Amino acid sequence: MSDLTDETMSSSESRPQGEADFQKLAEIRATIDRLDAEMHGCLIERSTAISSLIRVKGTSRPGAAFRPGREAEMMRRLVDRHEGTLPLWTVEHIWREIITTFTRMQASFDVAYDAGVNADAVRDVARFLFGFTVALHRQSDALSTINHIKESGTDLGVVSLNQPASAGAWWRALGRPSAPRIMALSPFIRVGGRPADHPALVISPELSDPAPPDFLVFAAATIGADPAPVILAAGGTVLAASGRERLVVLPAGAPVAAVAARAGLEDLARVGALFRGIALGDAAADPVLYQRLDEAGVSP
Ligand SMILES: O=C(O)C(=O)C[C@]1(C(=O)O)C=C[C@@H](O)C=C1
Repeated sequence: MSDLTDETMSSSESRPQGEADFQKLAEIRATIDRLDAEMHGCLIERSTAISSLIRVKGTSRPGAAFRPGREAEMMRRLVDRHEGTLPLWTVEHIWREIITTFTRMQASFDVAYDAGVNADAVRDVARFLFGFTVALHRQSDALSTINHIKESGTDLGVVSLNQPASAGAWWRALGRPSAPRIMALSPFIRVGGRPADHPALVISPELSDPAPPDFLVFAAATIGADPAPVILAAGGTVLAASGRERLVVLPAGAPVAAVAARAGLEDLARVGALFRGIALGDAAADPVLYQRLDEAGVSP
């Protein structure tokens, strides 16, 4: 056993450690322990702040604590301040876990996910965004996921943007009075090599979010020609299509009725809202939905 270990050890590992090395190692570990204690202390302090926030925010309805606008702003600041060799997505995931935990401390919820296609990838997205303590409910497709959210009245859902033709215009089930809505796009940060990069939408019961969104999302039906060029010219994009049906994103504040008339769209129904994500480096990303930043200071 010891022979094997000797053979597989690298030269630096096999180098006999002198008193100075032990000393240095002990100092580095003391630094790590200090930093861990500081981080833990900060989390405890953060939970005290959340207890005060609950009193001020008065969040009593389950699932009502989400503020996707605030989360988008926090993610932007996280990208801005990041540097060094620590992968950006590790920091993002740690923060997602923190934010979810603190959201659930305010008002409890579970997460349903659409396992119709790419089940493992969509589950990964759910775990990346909401962590490992939240209960996940596997659903057979997008519509069942939406139905689960509606029936629970509290739960969130993750639905893949890569749907088979058989899924049809699943988004028509959103946005009716008391029906769930689109609240976020995943991944929020597009960067090459990241985990949980399957394109998906986060769906939730109606939220109270005072922050004005960057985009409004509509279900719409085409009357004639392809509406995409007019939608693009208006600063929007088409997220999904099925027959005549489209899932359309328009900038908040766009003259919706006029754009719809020019694009040849009818039966418009608002089905959600989105905040603009961030794309880094040469990661492929829709330039409407993602703001491209250079990677200065960011080492994914
Ligand atoms: O800022 C809030 O309103 C919060 O509820 C706090 C918090 C957080 O933990 O930072 C939690 C949930 C929201 O989605 C956004 C942020």
